[in-house]
Amino acid sequence: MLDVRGRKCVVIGGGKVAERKTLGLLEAGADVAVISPALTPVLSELAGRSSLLWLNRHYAPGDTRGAFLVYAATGDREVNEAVAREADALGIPVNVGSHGEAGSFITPGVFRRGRLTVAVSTSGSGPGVAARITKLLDDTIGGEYEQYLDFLYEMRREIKRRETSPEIRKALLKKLGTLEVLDEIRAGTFMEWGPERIASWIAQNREE
Ligand SMILES: C[C@@]1(CC(=O)O)c2cc3[nH]c(cc4nc(cc5[nH]c(cc(n2)[C@H]1CCC(=O)O)[C@@](C)(CC(=O)O)[C@@H]5CCC(=O)O)C(CC(=O)O)=C4CCC(=O)O)c(CCC(=O)O)c3CC(=O)O
Ligand SMILES: NC(=O)C1=CN([C@@H]2O[C@H](COP(=O)(O)OP(=O)(O)OC[C@H]3O[C@@H](n4cnc5c(N)ncnc54)[C@H](O)[C@@H]3O)[C@@H](O)[C@H]2O)C=CC1
Repeated sequence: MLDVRGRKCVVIGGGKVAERKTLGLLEAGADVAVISPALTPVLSELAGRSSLLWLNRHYAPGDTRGAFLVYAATGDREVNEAVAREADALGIPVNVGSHGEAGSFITPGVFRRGRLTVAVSTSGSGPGVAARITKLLDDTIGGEYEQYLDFLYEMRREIKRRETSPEIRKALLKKLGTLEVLDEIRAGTFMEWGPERIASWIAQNREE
């Protein structure tokens, strides 16, 4: 769960795998440089719109310098290994698409619902299974969680803003987790809490 907004991430290779990793990075707000003598049509279009920086050439030693994350996604194992060795030596986390174990991190399947993120990994044993489980979550976890987490976000923010005592804060946050809001959302009876209701809930529960 890294915040990559505005961080320089380097993808070596411009095929299908590089495309998938790049789209994930761009969605997360990273500054992406793709180094490859060829690009997929999707990557090519993004380069044309300056959504990413394209270096139209093969990988050269030194390309990973200054990166926050590196993705070795060429179809050539040896090149990917050289990229991984360089990134490792520079202390930069590196993902290797051709044989995951050669890198220092792997990309999980990701399921998102509003503020909820679930990452699914099979530790490299079955990427297709990771994708299937992600899809399963998509079918079973409904929009009620998005609304519920928006509610929790607001409440936590208010509790932290209004309450300075660590003990009371902790008790309130714990109590927050026991509210049956999710059930109310599911039943369609939940009404958004306005500032007054929030303030009175905090006042009432801080005394208990
Ligand atoms: C180790 C890892 C390293 C990494 O890339 O980070 C890795 C490695 C390899 N993948 C291979 C094959 C496929 N990978 C996919 C799909 C995904 N692969 C992803 C992750 C990972 N793949 C990491 C482990 C994650 C984990 O399990 O924890 C996902 C989840 C996330 C993402 O890529 O963003 C994304 C699904 C996204 C989604 O749809 O939700 C498909 C299906 C497809 O393309 O549609 C196929 C073909 C079918 C098949 O083989 O199952 C091969 C064999 C290459 C060969 O020999 O031909 C290797 C090489 C090796 O085995 O190491
Ligand atoms: N991790 C994953 O999820 C998956 C991994 N793979 C594996 O990942 C690798 C890449 O797969 P694809 O993207 O489908 O391959 P691809 O053949 O479509 O793309 C390879 C890309 O690397 C570029 N390239 C080749 N040599 C280069 C160099 N020296 N420097 C920079 N770029 C270079 C090529 O121009 C091309 O754009 C393969 O080894 C494949 O077996 C395959 C499917 C899924």
